[in-house]
Amino acid sequence: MSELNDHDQAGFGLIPASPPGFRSGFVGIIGRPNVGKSTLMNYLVGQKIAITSPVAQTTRNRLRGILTTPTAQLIFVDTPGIHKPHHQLGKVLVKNAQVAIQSVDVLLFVVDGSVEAGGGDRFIANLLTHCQIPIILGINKADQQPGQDEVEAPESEGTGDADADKQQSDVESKASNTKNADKAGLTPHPTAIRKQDTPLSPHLFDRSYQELAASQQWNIAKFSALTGEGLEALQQQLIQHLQPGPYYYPPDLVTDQPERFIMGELIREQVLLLTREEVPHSTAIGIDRVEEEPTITRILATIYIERSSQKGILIGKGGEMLKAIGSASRQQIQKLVAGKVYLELFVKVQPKWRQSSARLAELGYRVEP
Ligand SMILES: Nc1nc2c(ncn2[C@@H]2O[C@H](COP(=O)(O)OP(=O)(O)OP(=O)(O)O)[C@@H](O)[C@H]2O)c(=O)[nH]1
Repeated sequence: MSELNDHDQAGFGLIPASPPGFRSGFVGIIGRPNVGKSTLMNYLVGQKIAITSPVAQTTRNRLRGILTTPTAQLIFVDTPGIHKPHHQLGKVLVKNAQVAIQSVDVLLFVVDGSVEAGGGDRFIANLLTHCQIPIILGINKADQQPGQDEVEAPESEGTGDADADKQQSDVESKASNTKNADKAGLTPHPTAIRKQDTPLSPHLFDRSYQELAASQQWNIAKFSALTGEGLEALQQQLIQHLQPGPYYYPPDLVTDQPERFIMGELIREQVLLLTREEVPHSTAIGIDRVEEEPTITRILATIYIERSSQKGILIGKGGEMLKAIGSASRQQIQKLVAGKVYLELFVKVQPKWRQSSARLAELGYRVEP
């Protein structure tokens, strides 16, 4: 699949030749908002590159996460959750997701296994009806299915030694999962604690997804992007759908995104997590300056909002909210740059930025051709 552009190929000289039998390709991750697409990609690549939050439509840009194993390279293309567009930004999100569908080797359609299949899932299933590429229906949040505790074998059974074995296995699994991040000298994502990759029990809700998959003859995978259960099997399933191919990216790279973009996203994540509901969707972050000094990275960034009434919420009483956003963002960015960070945040009102395609592009939201 020809997914590389001139920019990607600029680093081609650094990419080693792939060993015999090596497989590679692009995996599109698609699904309703909030089903856990970004959490899944972060876990698979072993590094927090996509922001996640309980607020739907957190992901705005197409984002690539790269997982390189000894036998394969998978390039995950995270897409914004598909929903009915309400304004210009919504249209950009849906359009980008549709483009992603057309340019990957295999599609992973992620659904939320803690609830039954709904209208949103069927809307996406319909979009995929005439899709020519292989599709896997990924049932996520297996850890959160109601009654899961009763279905699974109790973990406390067995001897102390068995528990010790499990802990050892957890440690080993975690180590293998974070290998990519370690190679890149980056701190692994905090949720990168993998449980034993035991087969997951079927659940009542799974039937609604089985019906959805059967009608389109899709394969199913069940997992938890939060605990890592089932992800080893998912990885293998995805690799089986890839063709023999080269390294598209250097083996130690975990994302194609520039560091500045991820810095902005880490700040936006804290705005989503810490402010009231009316602010998040009208927020964009501009990274104005990054100065790397020997012992510290100094960053100046601006939070753009649409209405002046939102400014008060973002700044908070006596500047407390902005301080909290700054402090939490700084801690996240420190993990990204693996060093000390000084972060200065400004808030600016930029009316109707979501309606303007030009302004969206300026703020880094790519409108795919
Ligand atoms: N219990 C549980 N929660 C999960 C799991 N995966 C994701 N979540 C939670 O679900 C919420 C949404 O996760 P995201 O990864 O942001 O979802 P998304 O599909 O990327 O969302 P959009 O960007 O809106 O499309 C977050 O609060 C996650 O912590 C899982 O396997 N189990």
